[in-house]
Amino acid sequence: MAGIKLKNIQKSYLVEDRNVPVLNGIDLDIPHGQFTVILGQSGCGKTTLLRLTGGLEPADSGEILWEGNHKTAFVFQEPRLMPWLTVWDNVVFGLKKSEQNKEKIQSLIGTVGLSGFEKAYPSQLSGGMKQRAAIARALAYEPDFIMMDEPFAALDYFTREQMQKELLRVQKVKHSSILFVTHSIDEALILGDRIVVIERGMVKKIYPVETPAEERNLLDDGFISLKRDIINNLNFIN
Ligand SMILES: Nc1ncnc2c1ncn2[C@@H]1O[C@H](COP(=O)(O)OP(=O)(O)OP(=O)(O)O)[C@@H](O)[C@H]1O
Repeated sequence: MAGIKLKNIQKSYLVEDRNVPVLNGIDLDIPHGQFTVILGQSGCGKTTLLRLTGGLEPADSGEILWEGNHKTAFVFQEPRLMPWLTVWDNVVFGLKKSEQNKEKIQSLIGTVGLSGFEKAYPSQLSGGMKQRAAIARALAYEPDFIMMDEPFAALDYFTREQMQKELLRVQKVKHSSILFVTHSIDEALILGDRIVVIERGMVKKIYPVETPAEERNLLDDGFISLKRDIINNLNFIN
């Protein structure tokens, strides 16, 4: 299965009768089976790019070509759980009865650290727990394309690290394609096969990261200089 191609994508919003350009001609290939990270400063158009790529909003002009069929799941910055459903029912929400393999769901809930909370309602969970339930819901759907918009931003350092590892494991096992938005350079370096730096609604630079994710050490000289290069390129506040 091939990936997604974006060709000369333009998008602007009308704000108080003013046309505000957000994406100014994005050309990007998102290959299947890779972990593509979209990195950029707040307000540079990352979420807009993700929403357009996932078909949640139309572009003003340009082309978005999906090569082959993709089963797509989204994880947003906020968990968007159904407040009237338990954790378990939220996780199986997108599945048909015949797709609800109890053992698999139980193991997924364990993976995101929510064992024992299957019957809890979202209002009984912390913000991070809700987000973990949302991630389990996306993974339960067994997507081959996962679109994630700063999904770990609300998590504490340790949970975030654990979730990053779990996501990398899932990606390796399932060969899923992941499009992941973040403004953290470290997170991009930990996760990405390719880091796409966006600035002023355009692709500024694409960094391929060759080292396998499980062998990466951000304190290695190579990663330190890569991080410095990204910072210099963007004048980042991380
Ligand atoms: N529905 C909308 N209506 C008007 N303006 C919008 C809308 N959605 C986004 N924008 C504007 O588009 C620009 C880019 O927003 P976007 O959410 O894509 O940025 P971002 O890079 O994801 O930011 P952050 O990292 O802070 O989430 C911002 O200036 C924002 O105000």
